[in-house]
Amino acid sequence: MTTTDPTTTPADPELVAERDSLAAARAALRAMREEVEGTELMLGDVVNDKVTNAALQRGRQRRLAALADLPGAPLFFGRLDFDPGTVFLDEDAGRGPDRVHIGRRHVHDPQGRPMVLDWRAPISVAYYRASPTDRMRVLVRRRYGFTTLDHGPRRDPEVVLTAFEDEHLTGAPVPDERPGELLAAEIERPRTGPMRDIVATIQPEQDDLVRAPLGTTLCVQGAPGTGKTAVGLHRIAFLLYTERERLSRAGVAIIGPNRSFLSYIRDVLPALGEVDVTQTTVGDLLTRGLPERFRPAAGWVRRTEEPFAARVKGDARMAEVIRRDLWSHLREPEEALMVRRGSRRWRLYPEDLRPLLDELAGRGVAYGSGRELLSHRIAHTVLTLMESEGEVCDDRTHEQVRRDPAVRSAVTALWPKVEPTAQVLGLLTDPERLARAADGILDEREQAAVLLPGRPRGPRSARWSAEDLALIDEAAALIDRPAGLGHIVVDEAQDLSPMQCRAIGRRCESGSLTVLGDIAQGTSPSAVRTWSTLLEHLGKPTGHLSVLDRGYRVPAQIIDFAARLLPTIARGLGAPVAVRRAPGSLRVTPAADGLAAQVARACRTALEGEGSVGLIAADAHLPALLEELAAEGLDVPVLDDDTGLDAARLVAVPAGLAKGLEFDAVVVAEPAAIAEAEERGLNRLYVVLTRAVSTLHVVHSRPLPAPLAETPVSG
Ligand SMILES: Nc1ncnc2c1ncn2[C@@H]1O[C@H](COP(=O)(O)OP(=O)(O)OP(=O)(O)O)[C@@H](O)[C@H]1O
Repeated sequence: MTTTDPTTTPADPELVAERDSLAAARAALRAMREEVEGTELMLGDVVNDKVTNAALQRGRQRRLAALADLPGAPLFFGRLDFDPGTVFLDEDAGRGPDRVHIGRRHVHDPQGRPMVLDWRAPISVAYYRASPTDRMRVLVRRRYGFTTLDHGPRRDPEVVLTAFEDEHLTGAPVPDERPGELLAAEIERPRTGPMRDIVATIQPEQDDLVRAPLGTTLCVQGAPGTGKTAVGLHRIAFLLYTERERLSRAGVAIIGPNRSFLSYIRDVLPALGEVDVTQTTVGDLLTRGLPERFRPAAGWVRRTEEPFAARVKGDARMAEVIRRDLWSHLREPEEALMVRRGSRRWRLYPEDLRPLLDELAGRGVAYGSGRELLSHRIAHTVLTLMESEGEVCDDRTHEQVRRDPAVRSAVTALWPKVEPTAQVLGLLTDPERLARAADGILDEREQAAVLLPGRPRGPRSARWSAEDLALIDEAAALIDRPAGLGHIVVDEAQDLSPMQCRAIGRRCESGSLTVLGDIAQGTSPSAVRTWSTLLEHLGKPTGHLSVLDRGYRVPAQIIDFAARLLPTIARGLGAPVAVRRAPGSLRVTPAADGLAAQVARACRTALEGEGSVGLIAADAHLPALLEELAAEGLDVPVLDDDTGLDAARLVAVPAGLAKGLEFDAVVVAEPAAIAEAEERGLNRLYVVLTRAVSTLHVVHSRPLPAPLAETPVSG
């Protein structure tokens, strides 16, 4: 590898040439941007073409955003030298290799000749996948290293090209499992703030998944730190590149476990030039369409279910309970309906109305559209009567009859309007109604478990749980089918209940999904336990299952320790193969002089190193621990569901929010308390123990949970 000081002119002429190429590419990008800025938009009439004009202007804004030169992200990160004639068809014979730089976006010179190729373009695949055994016409792959110079608060940081590493693919293959120096440096680069993209170092097994075609639903089982989240985000950027038209119309979303996680990943897609992607939690996705007037002041989710209730509410059988209850709102016709037209009266008797209702209910229409359809059917039947008696009818007559107050009130009586939140509230607060809907589906104990606590007067005062929201969504979808999306990436999917899967799946009926997770990290009692079942509930039983097993985050010493839990929590699942070992990365310390004092020492030691530090403890245990730490002179800000990781280097994380996050150094306080805090506490502990990039320090005043205590630790 060739490296140099970022602040001086390099002695190596190759490095000078590479810096020049980068400067030339930046100048070309500026020119491309100026060209877009300078082109006049051919806008139409201000009033008549308002929508088209707005779309044209949005298109221009998007093109400009895609051509921005982001200060922290160098325009290219790699170079490929291909066999001559692979990329460029013109040019003189006998020239050198076809040479292209690979970067975050396409850049061309004023003659239109490419200077930087977008990493998503088909030719760039070779950058990620070429190997000595299949070199894909690549002679040399070059990776660049960059150093960021911080110029203080008034100027953007400057990213300077300071290194490159060449891999010659024409020699004999050398079996080597170790990552290259630049990849290792990228993985170990200290973490500050939100997650970064990995576009420069995507590995072949990850690239396979990133570039799978849009039509394929993928399900990826991957141990901690194998890059699932990174793959999901880069896959979105790839799909938007290849299928932009289709996807920008239909929409794309990524679903994460909580808002702190979303805040952690928020910068990755914009850095890849993609800004139009919805990033949401399941809860926010499901409550987005619910009436604002029903939103409880303290937020939709105010309660955690007991494990048994969570399992029943999350079970797919609940879909049938909700369906039966909804359709039980239909009323038997008991009275005749009379429509007056001038001096004449037309009557429909219950026996005329009943078949209309039965036909609609049996046809599988959405409950909400049934009301309108019923009014049409009634009008049609009345018109048939009228015509049989010689009246002349047309579309206007049909519309008049349909809107007749008598018809409208008959429709309301026979096919009452149902609001999903109110329906589920009614069902879960009325044992007799529930017994009718759940007859033969839920036993008595299960019925008792799903009732809502207290006596809520209305949806606003109810204390809903996350599981309740999926029930409301099921009802809402039976009433009015939700709009679909083109592609959904679901991260930490191992925690989804069957009912949540249904909710996500119905938003993607004609689209596809990328499902990412790790069964061993499943903590929710209502979670589906196998990927094949989960895919069935998502409505994609033929989804393709892949496994990622190379761990990029956690050093081998730490993963070996955490993996002691695997036989207990997820028999049959292996630990990831860590790509690096880091002697001294694991410490397990009994707290001889009190937990807080020892934790304070561990945090202070961690702060002596570079990057972020996470102190993780059981949710209920954390407030008291933080008070004691404050008494020790250490004030630690807490991460909560709504804030995300702020600029503080040391942050306290409730174990319940640790999923998906990572820190350079992690201090875990009292693992036994984490393990005991919930039904699947050992799974939670496994999540917590696998958050560290460089060091993990476990501090305990009580014995370690049995699987961890088996043999002494050698870090
Ligand atoms: N190819 C890569 N190059 C550089 N860094 C990588 C690569 N793959 C993964 N990483 C890094 O490894 C870390 C773990 O990645 P990520 O969070 O995507 O893993 P995960 O499988 O989702 O983990 P978990 O299941 O624990 O949430 C991240 O910091 C990510 O940037």
